[in-house]
Amino acid sequence: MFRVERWPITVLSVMLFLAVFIMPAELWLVKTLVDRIQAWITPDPIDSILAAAAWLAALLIMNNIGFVPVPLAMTRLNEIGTLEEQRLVMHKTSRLPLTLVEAPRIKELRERALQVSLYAIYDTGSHFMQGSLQSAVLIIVMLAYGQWLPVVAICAAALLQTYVMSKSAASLERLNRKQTPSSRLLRHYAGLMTKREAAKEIRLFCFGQLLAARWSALYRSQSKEKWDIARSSELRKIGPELLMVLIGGLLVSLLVLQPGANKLTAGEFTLLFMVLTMLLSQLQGLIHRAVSMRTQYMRWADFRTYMNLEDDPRAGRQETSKVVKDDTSVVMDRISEGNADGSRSIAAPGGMKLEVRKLHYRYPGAVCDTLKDISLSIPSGCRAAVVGENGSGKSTLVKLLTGMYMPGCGEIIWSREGERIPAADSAEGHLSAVFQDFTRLYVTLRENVALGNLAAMDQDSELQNSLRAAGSRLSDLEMQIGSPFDGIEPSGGQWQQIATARALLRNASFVFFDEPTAALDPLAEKKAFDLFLRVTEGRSALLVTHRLGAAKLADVIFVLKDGRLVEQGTHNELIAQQGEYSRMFQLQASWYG
Ligand SMILES: Nc1ncnc2c1ncn2[C@@H]1O[C@H](COP(=O)(O)OP(=O)(O)OP(=O)(O)O)[C@@H](O)[C@H]1O
Repeated sequence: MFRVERWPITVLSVMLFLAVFIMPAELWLVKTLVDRIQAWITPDPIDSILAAAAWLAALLIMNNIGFVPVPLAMTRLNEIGTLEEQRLVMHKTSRLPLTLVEAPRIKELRERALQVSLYAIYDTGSHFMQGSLQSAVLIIVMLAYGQWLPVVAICAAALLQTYVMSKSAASLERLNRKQTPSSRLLRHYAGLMTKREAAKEIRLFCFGQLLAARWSALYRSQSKEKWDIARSSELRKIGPELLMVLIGGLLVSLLVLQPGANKLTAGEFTLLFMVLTMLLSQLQGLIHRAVSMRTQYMRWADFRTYMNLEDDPRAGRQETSKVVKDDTSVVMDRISEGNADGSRSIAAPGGMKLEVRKLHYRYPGAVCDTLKDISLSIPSGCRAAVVGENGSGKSTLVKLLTGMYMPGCGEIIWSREGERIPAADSAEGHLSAVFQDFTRLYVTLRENVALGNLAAMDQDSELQNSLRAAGSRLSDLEMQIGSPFDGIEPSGGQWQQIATARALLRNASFVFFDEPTAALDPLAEKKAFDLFLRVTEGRSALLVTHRLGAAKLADVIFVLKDGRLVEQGTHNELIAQQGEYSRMFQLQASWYG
């Protein structure tokens, strides 16, 4: 927080520190004032009494006026802290390997990391230090007047109360941790009932009530668990709290009866009385802060664990990708003239060769491999297709090849003109993809497309060429996309064309198309496959598709079944084999009559 903005922490720290000295000064002035009033005999001059009263008044005024910037600094620090902790968590999440981002355990850790309040940590910690210093001053004053017995009694009771209360706070926080998965589920139900994605089905199938009932049942069971822990914690606290109150009350009332009390001046007695009552209230504040620090520490530990997760090795290379982006914009200058249908081709940067050797992959927590012993080769400039039944592992293979997942074992080798490209360079810049579950961004059309290559953000003609090349008729780059933000709402197919334009803008050597036509009508689908042929000219590509009529266009087809590569070859070769591909093809062909 100090790095982001210095003045709020500086102001608050200085003020808190000053307050430590103001308190003993006030006590000393009160004592002096009482002593002078007691010693005053008319017609002595009253000046010394007025002077002490004036000093006391000045101190009180300073205390109130001087601390005006404190609430301002606190508000600002709260804002900075919230912003900073959320920025850190978002930034960290964007750098994590995809397998970690998808893992439920990590999602829970992230939820807890987001519960950290940097402001609360600073506020509790600094007030704890201030309270400790002030209590130390009060204790010193009491010891100076020989009041060691009350000091020992109060401190012992305070320690006991702190111990019991911090144990209760820790068990509440542990419950909070334990309930993180069910809290996520609660939010999931609430999200389903309030977001538009599920609204159609909820209304059509009338399962809103069922979701509401599930939500209520889960909520009730969570709050019962919380109530049980809170009740037993509160019961445990009663004893130490009562003890503290009794000791405090007893000491205050016995102050006058203590040995030597009659030798105290009125000022000294007032001073001791004030010190004792102030110490009692200071210690209460200190105990609550110590307990809160224990809770904060547990949350902070989760935050640190999340921030210390190992980054995706690709994340560190994102800064260096600027170079690649600059290269790309040079290549984009080579956009060729329009095609007969008005769309445009983009000059290819030359293909890359891909070789996969004995690749295995297992999802975290899964009992068996999703991909088993995959070996294949896609030569430079080759258009390949992967086909297979649902769940056969096609998308998983694409995620491994694009470097989103790390293989369990096996090798993925990229090369260009016989020269091996180090894995570190392969994904950034050289690869592009249109994913099945592409991102629907509610920003302008310009930003939506330019995310494929940020260097082209202001290059209108490049952005528009990419859109046209992707078969999109949208051209107003400033148009806001997304009805939730008062923009136009593209249809599923139009969204897919925007995602394709984004992928084309990168002008990569190897392009993945993971079911790029799933949302397109037959005419648009035909155009999309023409586009696939056109934009992949001179570069390598891998098309994942269920449409075998489209796979037919590929130079080589890979057939996956239950995570294994069971067949490979050209369309004609695979038909001749009369195997899995042939069976699927005949089935689709018979469907279309
Ligand atoms: N994040 C995940 N965690 C665990 N298992 C997963 C995950 N994603 C996919 N799987 C499993 O891996 C297997 C392959 O899934 P994948 O999405 O790769 O299949 P696919 O061939 O692309 O299917 P489809 O044609 O339906 O898109 C499936 O059994 C699926 O349940």
